[in-house]
Amino acid sequence: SLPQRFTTGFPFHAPFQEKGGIPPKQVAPLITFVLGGPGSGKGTQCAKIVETFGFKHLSAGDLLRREMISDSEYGSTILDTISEGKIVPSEVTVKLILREMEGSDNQKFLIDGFPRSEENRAAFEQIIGAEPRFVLFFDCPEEEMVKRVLSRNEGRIDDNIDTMRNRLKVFEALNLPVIDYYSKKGKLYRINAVGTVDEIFEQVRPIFEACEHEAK
Ligand SMILES: Nc1ncnc2c1ncn2[C@@H]1O[C@H](COP(=O)(O)OP(=O)(O)OP(=O)(O)O)[C@@H](O)[C@H]1O
Ligand SMILES: Nc1ccn([C@@H]2O[C@H](COP(=O)(O)O)[C@@H](O)[C@H]2O)c(=O)n1
Ligand SMILES: [Mg+2]
Repeated sequence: SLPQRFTTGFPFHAPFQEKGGIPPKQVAPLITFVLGGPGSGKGTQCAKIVETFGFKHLSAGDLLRREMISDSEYGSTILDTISEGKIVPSEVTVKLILREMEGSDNQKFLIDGFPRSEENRAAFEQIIGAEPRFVLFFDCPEEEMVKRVLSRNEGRIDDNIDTMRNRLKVFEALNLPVIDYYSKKGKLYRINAVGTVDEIFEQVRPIFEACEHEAK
């Protein structure tokens, strides 16, 4: 079962409340999920969104990789799962996301590469008790994703043709239904992920500008 600190749900009190003083107002966080196939450019665009709109970027894959190389009880499960291009149990991933959210002063979160499955989505809603304001979907043809992943040079264990084939199958079988779910809820923004990084960001920018405008 989850440790006590992960069962609090949202909205939670920020960590500084533990230090005493006036309790802060409980503010519902602004959550954006960033979806798309492997190599569609999620991380690249998230960096630009952070720079321009000041969100906290939480890449589920990065959190899992960090956990994998730490002295974690989940290390070998994560290593095996990522090597096969499969999905790590949701409880593990949501716990890592929640830890980061609880430890952040920022209330605007870009959650990249999550939810990857209906199970991920349900676990997030159940454990964190929040829903995304909107969801970005970077729509990219398979051959372009393969080309980008195989020329990425970051030493990732899953950036090889065999694992990439599995990741694409998993994306189609488990992630597309989640994308479809948010589309039906009217929360999905589909972005054409082919073009230069700047061209793609010009599709993303107005979505966040409108969101900032709404908040005023
Ligand atoms: N518009 C683009 N055109 C060409 N290459 C791109 C573009 N955007 C990103 N890339 C490159 O493609 C590779 C994959 O991009 P990125 O890491 O952002 O994808 P991702 O969706 O986060 O992938 P993953 O799901 O595997 O983490 C990187 O090497 C990146 O520099
Ligand atoms: N919600 C998630 C996200 C990722 N994984 C695993 O990590 C791999 C790499 O993820 P990237 O987003 O960095 O491409 C992915 O293939 C999965 O094995 C996960 O299990 N659950
Ligand atoms: Mg990424």
